[in-house]
Amino acid sequence: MTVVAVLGAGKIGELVLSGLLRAGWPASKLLVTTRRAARGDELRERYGVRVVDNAAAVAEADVLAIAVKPQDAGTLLAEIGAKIPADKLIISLCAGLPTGFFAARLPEGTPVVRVMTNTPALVDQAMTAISAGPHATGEHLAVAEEMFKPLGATIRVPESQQDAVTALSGSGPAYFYLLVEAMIDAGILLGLPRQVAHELIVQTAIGSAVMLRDSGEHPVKLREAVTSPAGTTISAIRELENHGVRAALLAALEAARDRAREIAAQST
Ligand SMILES: NC(=O)C1=CN([C@@H]2O[C@H](COP(=O)(O)OP(=O)(O)OC[C@H]3O[C@@H](n4cnc5c(N)ncnc54)[C@H](OP(=O)(O)O)[C@@H]3O)[C@@H](O)[C@H]2O)C=CC1
Ligand SMILES: O=C(O)[C@@H]1CCC=N1
Repeated sequence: MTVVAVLGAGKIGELVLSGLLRAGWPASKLLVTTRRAARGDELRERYGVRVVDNAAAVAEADVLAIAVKPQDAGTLLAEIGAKIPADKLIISLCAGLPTGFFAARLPEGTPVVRVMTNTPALVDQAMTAISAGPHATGEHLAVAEEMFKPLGATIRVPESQQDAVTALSGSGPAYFYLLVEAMIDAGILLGLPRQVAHELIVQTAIGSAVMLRDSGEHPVKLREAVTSPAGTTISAIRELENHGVRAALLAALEAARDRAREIAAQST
């Protein structure tokens, strides 16, 4: 069975690791690397996986999942890039970094797949977008899918779309959490106890998300069904539109996409 090493097991590395274990990937086929020994101890105790150094991971694993911050990828690749045999599969989880960044630091012919997942992987509800980079075949994409399918939904996209994907689904959970946080605060403004406001909004978010997924209806239809003539909802929507919520979202996601591009530009 494929041996996977997660290089740089921070938040995303840990959620990949824990997801693979939940999906039945044997701990004996998983390796992790960390920068700090204490972090390694934590992961070893929590998951029973082997914590090794980056060189040992390169030697032992078939798949190297790179989960360091984009800004740390250059240092990691300077350490191990040239030593990676070209039959290993590199899966980059790094926002912004194009696969060409890795290819330039790896032996010629090494396959690279770029993946953008998100934190709902922790509850097996991730959205993971997978792209073939240099030398990546259908088989390599299938390996990435095998790893990420148990963590939620997967989609294949051309790499040229990955910065936009990062802006939408990679960062997306943060926008929803911000919205929920603000709506709970609105409940406080309206005099509700925080716990009550929290319960109302979280369940409303879950119900709305399940309807979006399962009803097959366009979000406009679902919103119209809530919006009664001369009712409460349209009064709120007028305020949202007055405050430019739609334009703010367009600008915000464009800024996230631009930041991904900037990360790439700063890394070359
Ligand atoms: N957070 C998110 O929601 C998402 C993040 N991503 C991407 O995932 C990647 C990881 O992000 P995230 O998990 O949030 O970041 P974290 O900082 O939590 O994780 C990165 C980990 O890599 C470790 N590390 C750094 N350099 C090395 C090295 N040379 N050898 C071994 N370990 C190393 C860091 O160690 P130390 O603890 O010492 O800093 C840290 O624990 C990023 O590239 C990000 O763009 C993608 C999608 C979503
Ligand atoms: O904020 C970030 O850069 C990372 C990438 C997508 C989500 N978090």
